[in-house]
Amino acid sequence: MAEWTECMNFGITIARQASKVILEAFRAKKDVMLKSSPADLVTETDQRVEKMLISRIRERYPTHKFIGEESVAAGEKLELTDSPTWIIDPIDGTVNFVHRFPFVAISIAFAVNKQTEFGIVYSCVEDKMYRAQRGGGAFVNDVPLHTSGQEDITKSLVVTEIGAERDCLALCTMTTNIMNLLAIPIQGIRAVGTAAVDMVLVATGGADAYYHIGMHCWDIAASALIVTEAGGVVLDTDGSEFDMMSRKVIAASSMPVAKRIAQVVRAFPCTRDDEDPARVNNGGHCISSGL
Ligand SMILES: Nc1ncnc2c1ncn2[C@@H]1O[C@H](CO)[C@@H](O)[C@H]1OP(=O)(O)O
Ligand SMILES: [Mg+2]
Ligand SMILES: [Mg+2]
Repeated sequence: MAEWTECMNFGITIARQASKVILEAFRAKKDVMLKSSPADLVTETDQRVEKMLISRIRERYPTHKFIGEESVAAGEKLELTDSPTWIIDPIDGTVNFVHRFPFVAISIAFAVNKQTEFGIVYSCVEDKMYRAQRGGGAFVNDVPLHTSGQEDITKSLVVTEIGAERDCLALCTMTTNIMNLLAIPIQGIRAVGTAAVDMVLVATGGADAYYHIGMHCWDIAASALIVTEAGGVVLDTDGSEFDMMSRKVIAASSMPVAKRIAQVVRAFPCTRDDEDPARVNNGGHCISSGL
């Protein structure tokens, strides 16, 4: 475990460097391109930041492998092997970034033998550096993180996302899930617009749970470790073991809250991240210039 500390520190350094590029572009006009749906956006900054992160890591660790959101969008194979692999989302919250809604993150996870060894989530506008190393606890700006420990769903604040899907089945499932949770009743529903930040909020105790269907491994691999290292639990939405490739996740302060959410939340069909060559899209075509 400790052998990967140097890699984690390097990841933190380059995440801070990459955030300068994001923050410079944040206020500027952006050319927005579409990926899988009218709400799945990408900008030149997403692509530039991913290239920058990967080239810096490759220079230093030439044998390491990568799963990067924008590389996969451009046609690269998404494959998690036993080799040391960096799983990268250069901008988590691209819709926020495009609209200047001030929550965007860089998410970097590092897996060896398919096990996440460390996770880094840098919420750039807030300047909050979240990190966890397997077995070493979770921190934000070097302050230890602990979940709320809440076990009662009726006292819980739950975070989710509407996501990028706009077909009837997905929309119906997502809104029914929200209604079923509100009817329990829970104390509230929130959405920040970045899966990585949503999830680390559970690690801080600011939210008691998070669930989401449709996101990808690069959105949640880092924050899943941060939640578990902060004392929380991470499951699939059906209550089974968490699988970063399944595109379904519940993160919670405690097992009773996670299991209660699993009882009411239904998933719409999503092809696994590691088994869908057809999911590879066009890498983005230009739809607008502005915002
Ligand atoms: N197809 C999809 N469905 C749901 N969420 C998705 C998604 N693709 C990406 N996300 C992620 O979910 C959150 C918004 O719903 C963001 O973190 C977004 O990541 P992104 O900004 O890196 O694309
Ligand atoms: Mg993302
Ligand atoms: Mg992204």
